[in-house]
Formats: sequence, structure tokens, C-alpha cells
Amino acid sequence: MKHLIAPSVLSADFANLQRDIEMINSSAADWFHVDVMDGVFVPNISFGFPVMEAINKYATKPLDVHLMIVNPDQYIERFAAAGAAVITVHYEACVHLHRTVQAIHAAGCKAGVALNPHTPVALLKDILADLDLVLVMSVNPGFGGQKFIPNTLNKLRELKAMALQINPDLIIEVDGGVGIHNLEDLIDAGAMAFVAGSAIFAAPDPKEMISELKNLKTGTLNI
Ligand SMILES: O=C(CO)[C@H](O)[C@H](O)COP(=O)(O)O
Ligand SMILES: [Fe+2]
Repeated sequence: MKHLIAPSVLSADFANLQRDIEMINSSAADWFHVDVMDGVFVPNISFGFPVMEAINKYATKPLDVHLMIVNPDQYIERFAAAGAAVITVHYEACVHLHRTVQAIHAAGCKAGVALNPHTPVALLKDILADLDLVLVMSVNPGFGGQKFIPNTLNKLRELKAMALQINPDLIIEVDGGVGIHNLEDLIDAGAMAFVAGSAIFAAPDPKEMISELKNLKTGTLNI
């Protein structure tokens, strides 16, 4: 399987959202990455259901929803109804993570867990078999346009080794500061899905940048 590119709508022009969604529809991108921030779990507020429903109205590719919110359990069904294909919750925001993952599956979505940069990969050992995706944050969540944290590469290698033992179908996604400059290293470290916001939307030709990210390393991943 070739690696997946998930442009982050957070970096789109919200005054021209339909235009940017249609650009992603017609590009080589695989998913829409939808960042929901509540101003409590992270020091920023992005958008909620009305904007997500607007994205879903025009998007023709799966919505990969990254919930940076406390108490995500109470909103799982609403995010599923708003069009989420993947719902990713933060390890740090869930007291009963196994129950949350069960609720995501019961709502008909793929279940992901995100790790903040300081959260060890090893903490996922006893839930890895139940997950479809792990999102490794390579910046502190809350804002687009931040600098990639290099230790992420070690975390990806460790997670890939764990996944080979416990859940070979696991999708390993990386989010934050991803671009053409580090994509190949991230693929080599075991990541398969790549969120990119500023690298795409700050490029002179965002659609061309998506193609470059998608085609950077030809061949297939062993996942
Ligand atoms: O979850 C996020 C921030 O918390 C975003 O998905 C991420 O930051 C994407 O933006 P960029 O590629 O510009 O770093
Ligand atoms: Fe994200």
C-alpha cells in the first residue's frame, strides 16, 4: 500500500472553504484531516459541528477527525453523524480509553488514538490490538505551522516494531511539521499516513504540493 496524504483543513482559507475542499477532492490526497480543538485540552479553538458538516457536504474523500478535546466520549456519535470515517481521540484525554474505542467502533468509524510528544508509545501496548490507527503528534497539539520535533522518529520506529508484533494492520499516522523535507525519513521510520497543513496550503501551488508528497517515494509500503 502506498502512503496516505491527509491535508489538514485547519490551514485552509475558511473564507474560501468550498474552493479548498474541491482542490483537495481533485488532488492526489487520500483523506481530509479535520482538527477539532476545544480551548481546554489545547490552548486554541478551531471549529465544531457546523464547519465539519460543511466540510462533509463537499468532501468526496474520507474525513480523518482528530479530536483535541476533553471528554470526547460525549461527542462520538455526533462526529460519526457529521461524517467522520476515522475518529482519533487523545490518550491524554481519555480515562477509560478502551470504552472510548469501543464507542467509536459502535458508531461505525475506525478508531485512532493520538499521543502527545511527551507520551510514551509503550503505554499503548495493551490497547494496540483494538486500534485501527495511532496518530503520533510531532508538534504539541493546538496550532498549525509548528516545527517538527525530531524525537518523533524514535517513537515511530518503536511503534512500528510494536505493531508488527501485536497489530500488523495498524495505520501509523504522523501529524505536525510534516513536509517534503522530512517525509522520506518518516516513511523509513514506519509512518504510513501523513497530515500536512502549512506545507500544503502555504505552497505556491497546494495541489502540486499534494502530488509531490504523494509521489515522493515510489513503490509500496509493507503494511
Ligand atoms: O493537529 C494539528 C495541530 O494540533 C494539525 O493537524 C497539524 O498541526 C497540521 O499542521 P502543520 O502541518 O502546519 O503542522
Ligand atoms: Fe491534527
